[in-house]
Amino acid sequence: MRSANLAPAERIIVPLDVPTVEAAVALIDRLPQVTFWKVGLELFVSSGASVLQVLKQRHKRIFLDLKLHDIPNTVAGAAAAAARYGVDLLTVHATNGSAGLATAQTAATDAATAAGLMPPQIIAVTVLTSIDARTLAFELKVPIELPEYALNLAMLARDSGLAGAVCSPQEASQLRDVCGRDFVLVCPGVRPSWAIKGDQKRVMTPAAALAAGADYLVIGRPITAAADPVAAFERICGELELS
Ligand SMILES: O=C(O)c1cc(=O)[nH]c(=O)n1[C@@H]1O[C@H](COP(=O)(O)O)[C@@H](O)[C@H]1O
Repeated sequence: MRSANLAPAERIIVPLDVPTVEAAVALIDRLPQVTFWKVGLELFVSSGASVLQVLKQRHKRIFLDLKLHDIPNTVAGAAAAAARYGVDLLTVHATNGSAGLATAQTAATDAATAAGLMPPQIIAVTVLTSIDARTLAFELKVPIELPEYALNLAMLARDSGLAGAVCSPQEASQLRDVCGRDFVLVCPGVRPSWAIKGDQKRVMTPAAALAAGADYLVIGRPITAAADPVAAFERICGELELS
């Protein structure tokens, strides 16, 4: 999934962080300009896979954000099941370790191939964008600096055969330099200057995130919670086109 030739609008992934399929469909239909949607834990746990069919019927790209984290056998089974839905991107936690990461990729590729589908690109979540340096050090007791820890996790993902990583845009430039041009970097923690941060801690503006090396920006509430989501999406696209 090389992103070099994508228009700014195609680099924005909008999360369907809503409680029902009905709410998801309303959002999808309100924002026909959005080409790439994310289905995450809230919607998948509440409503299962039916929304994936809705997105396929509308020819949208799908990021299934399940953040799998378990023993290798369990992660591999879940990754295979996810691959059979024909999604484009799938998340696992980098902290699964190399055995879990490699097994997930192999299981997903085998399952998709057997079903005649394109395998998903599996990307590893490094350090959640809601975690700050203080939390990492004092609650999670990780004894190295946050950027170095995120980089190590991304390198683990790359060396385990994964396609890319999820990281804060604040780490994107370093990950891009070390992991190379073809390593897919998906960045949440993106906030236009006019939006509130909410629970996100390590943020950057959309233009700064792309300049830092992100391939895709996950932007939720600044669009979906805006009074006018269409205007908010177009405002962000406009800012990216000017940058
Ligand atoms: O994997 C993700 O997508 C993810 C990783 C991360 O570190 N931080 C993060 O916010 N996300 C997701 O990105 C989206 C961000 O949404 P907003 O904060 O509303 O823009 C949510 O759906 C999160 O689940």
